[in-house]
Amino acid sequence: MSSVATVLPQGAGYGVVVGIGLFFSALMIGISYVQGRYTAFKPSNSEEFSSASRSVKPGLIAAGIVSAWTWAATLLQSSAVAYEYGISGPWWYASGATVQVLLFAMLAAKLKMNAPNAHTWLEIVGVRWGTAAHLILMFFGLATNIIVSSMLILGGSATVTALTGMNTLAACFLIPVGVAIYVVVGGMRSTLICDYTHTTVLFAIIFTFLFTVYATSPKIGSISKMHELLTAAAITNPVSGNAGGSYLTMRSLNGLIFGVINIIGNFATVFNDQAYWQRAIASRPETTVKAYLLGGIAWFSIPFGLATTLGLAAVALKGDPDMGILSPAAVSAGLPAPTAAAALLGQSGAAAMLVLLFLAVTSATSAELIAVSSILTYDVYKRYVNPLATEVQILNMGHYMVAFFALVMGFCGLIFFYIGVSMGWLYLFMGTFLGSAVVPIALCITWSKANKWGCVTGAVGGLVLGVMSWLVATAKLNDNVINVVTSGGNYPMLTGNLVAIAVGGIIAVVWSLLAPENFDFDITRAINKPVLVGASEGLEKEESIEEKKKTGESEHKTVPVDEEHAYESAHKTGITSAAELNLAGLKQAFRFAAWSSLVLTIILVIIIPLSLFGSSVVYGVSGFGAWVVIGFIWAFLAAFIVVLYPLWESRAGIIMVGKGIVKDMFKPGSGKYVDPEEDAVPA
Ligand SMILES: NC(N)=O
Repeated sequence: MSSVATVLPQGAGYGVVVGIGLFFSALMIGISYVQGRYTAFKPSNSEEFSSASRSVKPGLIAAGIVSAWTWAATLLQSSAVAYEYGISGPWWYASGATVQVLLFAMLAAKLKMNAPNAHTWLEIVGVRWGTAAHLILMFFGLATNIIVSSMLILGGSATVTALTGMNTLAACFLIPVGVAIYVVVGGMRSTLICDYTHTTVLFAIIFTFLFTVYATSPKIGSISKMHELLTAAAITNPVSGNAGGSYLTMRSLNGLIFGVINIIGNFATVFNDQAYWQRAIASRPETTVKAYLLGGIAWFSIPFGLATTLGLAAVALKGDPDMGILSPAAVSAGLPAPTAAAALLGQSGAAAMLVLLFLAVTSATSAELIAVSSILTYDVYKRYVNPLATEVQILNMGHYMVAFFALVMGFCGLIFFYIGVSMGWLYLFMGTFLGSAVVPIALCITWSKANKWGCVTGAVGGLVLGVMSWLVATAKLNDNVINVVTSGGNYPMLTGNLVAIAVGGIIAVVWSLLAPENFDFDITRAINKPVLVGASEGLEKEESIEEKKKTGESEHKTVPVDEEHAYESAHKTGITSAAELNLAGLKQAFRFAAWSSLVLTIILVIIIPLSLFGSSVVYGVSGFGAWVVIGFIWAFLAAFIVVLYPLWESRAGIIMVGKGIVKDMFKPGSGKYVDPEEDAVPA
């Protein structure tokens, strides 16, 4: 696939894949033990396993979002588009995949308003629209998980193989299996804590590359040297469609086309993916919006900073004796970044890249595993196989499904590898296959007038027409030759992506306007809602909801009425009580999410890139310097948000656990968490 020489021994590949997997499994066991012993949250509770008792603070949720959204592609494909299109590639990659996370803040607020106790977004679809819509949209949800997971495995295994010579087949299976072990042990909360540690190390390595390339490397080492090398590279290899053939301009036609494909594809992989809904579900209701806005802003810096560093370095170092030659297939597999890292820092650069990539892949894999496990547990097993499943059965099923999907991930990665489909190809294709469901899903959860058949027809029709238009465009542009190479071109992919999302959206919206439903979201608010024993008003409301809702999907848990202890009850049952749910506050949060995410979206994908595209400027040293400095500042801001802020917000919990451990050290058993209510009841 590539002529990149393996810089590290095979043992390093196995060491990282197996060693780090085992290290995090051990860490997870430790965290779960500490959590169970010193806090109110017990990992043996099914709500805690899948939704962290809906109690996680915004900094940790933001770190979890960054971690789930940092794929192999975030590091590799962003650098590949920098390598191909110059500075516009990192901008389009970063902005074109940030805006969805920002906009998702609105959906997260609506989820908390309309179905605060759902486990999955599909539960809402099932309760609102019944079995047919549930199964059809589940197809899109699971297809998203499979495509994202395959990209993770393909990107991870391609890099491990390129850098160490490790067997690709072994990498395809060892990566997800190692992660599955620690997800099963820890569940959602420990996964978020692990995400936090991953993200911290990830930023440390990204800063190492930033400073190496722009400050210390003897090969580049400064902004002006990078500028000089990129200018020289454009003379020998001008970029087709770029102003002056330069790498130093936002006027890049192919960069712009990639930008549009990127925006559409990433809408699909955020809105259709349970992993992002799951973080909203795990979040405290009052801080969900904040978490998504912070997560999106922080995430931007990862692809932007790394691709502006390693992707451009791969161009600048072309012809350097340490720089491997990159074939088109190697670029599609995402290898410019690892190749540049090895050229800049030799074995330590390759090792740092390997660890960076492995951490990104494992944390995103953990998000996918727990997401699919939740869908298979709640939307397949509980809904269709065993509606009366006990707590233990649900928890066990959650564990089995994590292991099952780890194997599915390995097989999918392997199948795509053998048929020659790379991570880069899948990245461009994801919007064509998944984009049609974006608007229907968003409408189902947010809009009472959304029409069931309009949304279902939009999703299916958009898929069919998206795939057909993509194939027709491929045939027309390539003398009727349709294969992996021709179908992966920018124009066919752009056609398929645009048709899929537009057809899905237009059918769903127009049909809903012509035949609006008048759905009462009290019905979805009743999903998994606690029955307030002794509260007659609450019971009456509950009964009226039951009358409205004829399908019987909702289940009810009984908790005592005591609004003062609502939060503690939530900790024990993992459900959000009415006392905790401040609808007025959530409406205000939704309004804030709407205007702030829309303003940021317009700035990031319209005002900045299109005005720079229109100006056709090729940057001089100072302009390029400003661009790079913005990347540095953004990366520092991001590290503050996802590394320091979670520690600060959790200081009380960390002190509580610390005190428990110290007490245990002096008097074994005395530091254990004691439930205040149990404590009050005489034995
Ligand atoms: N998560 C992405 N699109 O890198």
